[in-house]
Amino acid sequence: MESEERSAAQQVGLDRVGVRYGRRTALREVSLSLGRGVTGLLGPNGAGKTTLLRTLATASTPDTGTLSVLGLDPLTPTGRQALRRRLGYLPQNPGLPSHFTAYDFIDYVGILKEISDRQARRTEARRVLAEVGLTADRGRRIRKLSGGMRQRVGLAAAIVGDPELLILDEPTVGLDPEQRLRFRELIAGLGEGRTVLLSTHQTEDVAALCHKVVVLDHGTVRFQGTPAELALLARGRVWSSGERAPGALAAWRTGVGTFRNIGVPPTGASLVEPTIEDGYLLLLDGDGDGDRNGDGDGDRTPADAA
Ligand SMILES: Nc1ncnc2c1ncn2[C@@H]1O[C@H](COP(=O)(O)OP(=O)(O)OP(=O)(O)O)[C@@H](O)[C@H]1O
Repeated sequence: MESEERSAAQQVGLDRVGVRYGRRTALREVSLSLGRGVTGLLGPNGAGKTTLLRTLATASTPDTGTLSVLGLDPLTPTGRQALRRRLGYLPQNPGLPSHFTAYDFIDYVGILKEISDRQARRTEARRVLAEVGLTADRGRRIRKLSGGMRQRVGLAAAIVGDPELLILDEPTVGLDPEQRLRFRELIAGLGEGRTVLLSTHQTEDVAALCHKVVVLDHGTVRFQGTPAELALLARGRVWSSGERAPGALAAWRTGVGTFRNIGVPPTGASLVEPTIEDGYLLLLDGDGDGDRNGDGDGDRTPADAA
């Protein structure tokens, strides 16, 4: 019973949450339920991902709807304050103080997170810096670190105090493939025993580390389920051929010179197993116009979607 209560308290629930910026609707009646583990948030530019993460991180207040986060109501002052002590948030552009060393910055974050005992703060700073692999570089000024290392400083700041809920806004953006791999490993480890929500444009991130995926588009939830279920949406709809299919919802040339077409079987094409990216593209172009970016050519590529 106790563990059931604990697992219920770990959950994040949104019920018909709406956010507007003036006349622009960023989130429209968003209802979601998230449990422990890593959930990926996919969606094209402007879909509302950052707005959703900011709302959960208590950085902005919704105009409509209700939320329950770790059993707390962030729309009340007491709930919001209690929640802030239990969550970690890595914003898209964290704006790290470049003249601080990595260690001094994390120590400062420890003060903000109310770790008032100096020794405890020191232990925690060392722990989180070790967790992100920055022990050797902790004395270097942030401005002298590489982009990937700065991302790791941001992640270290987010995990100070061992938060139960971790909200990460595009944590793998700008990382080289090796660093991305390392980051994925880190995030997967952090997802064991806590709730992690991360937004990303990389369907590979979702495939590699998420147990659940949510697709947002125009402020609306278009899909929530497992990554395998997202891929299954495209089963029987992905074709490999020697030429681009004129009527395809999305089509692109692969590294081996063939074309991957989603939606319509071109002549002489063979059916292939769908990936998460195929499911995602099909979902977003399910209306069949195949030309969401409005350029008139109707042949979307994965890069268009991202
Ligand atoms: N401060 C703001 N003022 C006005 N409009 C905003 C503001 N922030 C976001 N928007 C608008 O709200 C919508 C959702 O934006 P949001 O940043 O949440 O999307 P996103 O999915 O995170 O996009 P991206 O992938 O480009 O980061 C967009 O139409 C955006 O232009």
